[in-house]
Amino acid sequence: MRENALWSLPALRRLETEAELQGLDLMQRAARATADWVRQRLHSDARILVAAGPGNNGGDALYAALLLMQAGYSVDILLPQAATSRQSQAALQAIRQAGGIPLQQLASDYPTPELLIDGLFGIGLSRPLSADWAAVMTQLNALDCLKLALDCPSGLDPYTGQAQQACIRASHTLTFLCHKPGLYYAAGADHAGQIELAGLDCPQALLPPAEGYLNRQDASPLQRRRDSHKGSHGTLCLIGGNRGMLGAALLAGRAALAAGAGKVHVLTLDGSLTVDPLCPELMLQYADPAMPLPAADVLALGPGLGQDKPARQWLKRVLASTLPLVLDADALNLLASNADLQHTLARRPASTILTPHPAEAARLLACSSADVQGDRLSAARQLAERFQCTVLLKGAGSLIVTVGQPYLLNTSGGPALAAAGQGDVLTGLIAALLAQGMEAHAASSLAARVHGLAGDEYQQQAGGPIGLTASATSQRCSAWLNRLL
Ligand SMILES: NC(=O)C1=CN([C@@H]2O[C@H](COP(=O)(O)OP(=O)(O)OC[C@H]3O[C@@H](n4cnc5c(N)ncnc54)[C@H](OP(=O)(O)O)[C@@H]3O)[C@@H](O)[C@H]2O)[C@@H](O)CC1
Ligand SMILES: [K+]
Repeated sequence: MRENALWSLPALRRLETEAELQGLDLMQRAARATADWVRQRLHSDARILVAAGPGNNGGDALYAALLLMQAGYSVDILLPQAATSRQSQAALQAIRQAGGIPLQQLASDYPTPELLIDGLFGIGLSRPLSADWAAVMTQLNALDCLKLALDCPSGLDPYTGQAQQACIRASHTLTFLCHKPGLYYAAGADHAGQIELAGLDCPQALLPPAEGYLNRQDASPLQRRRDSHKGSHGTLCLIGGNRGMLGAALLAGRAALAAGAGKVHVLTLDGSLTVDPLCPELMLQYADPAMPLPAADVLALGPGLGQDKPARQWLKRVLASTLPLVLDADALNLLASNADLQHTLARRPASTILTPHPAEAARLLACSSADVQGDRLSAARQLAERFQCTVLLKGAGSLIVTVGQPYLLNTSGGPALAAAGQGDVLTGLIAALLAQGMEAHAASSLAARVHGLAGDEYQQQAGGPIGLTASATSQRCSAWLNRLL
């Protein structure tokens, strides 16, 4: 658990102060971890450029530079601005004593090194960068080499994932003490590269409580007794598939079967199909708003739902039910424009899961998608609070938030899943896991994880993210569920 913990920034700062009071030199440890990282990858005559900023992120980089010089590497140090923190000034002095002469700027024909170590700014970046700093970062980004960011890529807010206009685009990030969520989402997803944690052997007693974790939910709650039958694995009723969007409901239904739901009813507002020839196990029916609901353990509403009158009637009906419920797509859009139904949702006695993408979250919060992406965690928390439910905020670094539980940050998945119908698959997966008895937070987390793993696996096998269809994703999800049992 420790290695997956996510601490808030104030908690991290308190730890820093406490460690200093106790005489733990975390900067030296960060420098050693950096030097070890380099030694494991680069031969000792490699040329390395270490870019150090004025604060303690720069101090980490300077001490690492010293260790690498001592290990025989050819090290250039770029220090665009004088060191201001006490520890980085001490590091600079040690470098000078060892014969190192920092450069204030790089010549325009500076030869490309094998590695850039980015120690310009870490968690202390507190305001917009000047044009001079932006020019430095642009020059560093243009170097065609490995780029290791210390703690976080400089120019990135490691908590919100917002990048300043100039931001280091790292191939790798070695982050210290704990993971930071902004490395995984928004601009962080494209700037942090491969992320590794250096925990710095901080004593257990100093560690703050986690406010969240990287999502590592396994499938053990789905283990089956040999003496079981389809009725043991839950019945799901999925409603959607309006005219022109029938496929969305089918995709969700097929995914639910692939994720192990015992029986799946698919009620479509289109009604023109009575069987899915490619998946005859699904029980299809016209979603007449006047019909009684089939007996079910879980409801899901949204894939291909549309926003017409019958769609609204169904939203009202499912909100009034006492069954666990997943709401996606147009169910969320309808909810966004109806204060009464929002009120009903907040008072539901059973658990509800909302699975918005940033634009749907923005409609529910009456703000812009950019606002949601500007602080994803805060947006997901607001939704969970307001509607007293579980929220799965989709997008790179999906977040799973339930009031009163540590949030989970999903680290699997990537652009292979940015394709039509993948949201419908995710809805089907979550609903199937609920139907098999998992609680809302765990079901959402497991579904997000296996969906992401399916996307990663495809990308690796195909050599790139293009071409994974939603239809082809469900079987990969089954395989991952079985592996994680
Ligand atoms: N947490 C821990 O326990 C550990 C932390 N460690 C390391 O310390 C790092 C945090 O160090 P930090 O607090 O000194 O912040 P950092 O990122 O170096 O930046 C601050 C400097 O930048 C300046 N500055 C800010 N914005 C600016 C701007 N836009 N443009 C220009 N200047 C700007 C700011 O100036 P000021 O605001 O004071 O004027 C100050 O000089 C952390 O990321 C990790 O690497 C490790 O040693 C292990 C233990
Ligand atoms: K950095």
